[in-house]
Amino acid sequence: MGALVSTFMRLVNTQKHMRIVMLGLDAAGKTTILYKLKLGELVTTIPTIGFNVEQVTYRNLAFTIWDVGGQHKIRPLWKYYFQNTQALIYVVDCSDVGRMDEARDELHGVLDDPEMTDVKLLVYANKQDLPTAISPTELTHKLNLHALRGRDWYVQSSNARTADGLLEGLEWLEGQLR
Ligand SMILES: Nc1nc2c(ncn2[C@@H]2O[C@H](COP(=O)(O)OP(=O)(O)OP(=O)(O)O)[C@@H](O)[C@H]2O)c(=O)[nH]1
Ligand SMILES: [Mg+2]
Repeated sequence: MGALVSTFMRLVNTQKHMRIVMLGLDAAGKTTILYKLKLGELVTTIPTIGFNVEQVTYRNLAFTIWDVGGQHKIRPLWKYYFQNTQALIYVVDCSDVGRMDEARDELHGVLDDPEMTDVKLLVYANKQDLPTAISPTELTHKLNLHALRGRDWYVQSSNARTADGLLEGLEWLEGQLR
């Protein structure tokens, strides 16, 4: 019994935690991603007013993911989620080509915040199933990611409706904590 308890305690103690904030313009696919990761199901979403938060376990890592609503009028609230964040997941609807400049400016605004200096950046180049979607490489260019200095970042192509690419993104984040 004692051995069992100590094995259990060792497992508990070795589990690492990562606090993640997930941002992006409205309808990028954030809530769809959160629940696909959490439940493995495609949920019907409505625009998020406020936030959703869930814990997702991947390998030996417990990710606490804060999914914050992206509508224009509530973006000033994003900054209240920055404290103690280790990673930012930024979700982009790659078929929404008319809003790439807006997506870029909002992202750089977030990264410029002093609380976000050390956060890892994972970008989901989402909605890759749609015919007009731009590629992850094109998105990297549109978001001007090569201009980032002293920042670990990664762009992962995804389709939140099928979960394609979602775990690969978490895998990169997990590698960043090792
Ligand atoms: N085709 C396609 N549709 C997607 C994908 N990801 C999300 N969607 C759809 O896009 C719409 C918006 O998704 P949400 O997850 O609600 O978007 P959100 O980023 O949470 O939006 P806000 O809460 O307003 O910030 C929904 O109809 C989703 O089903 C994807 O990869 N491909
Ligand atoms: Mg949402």
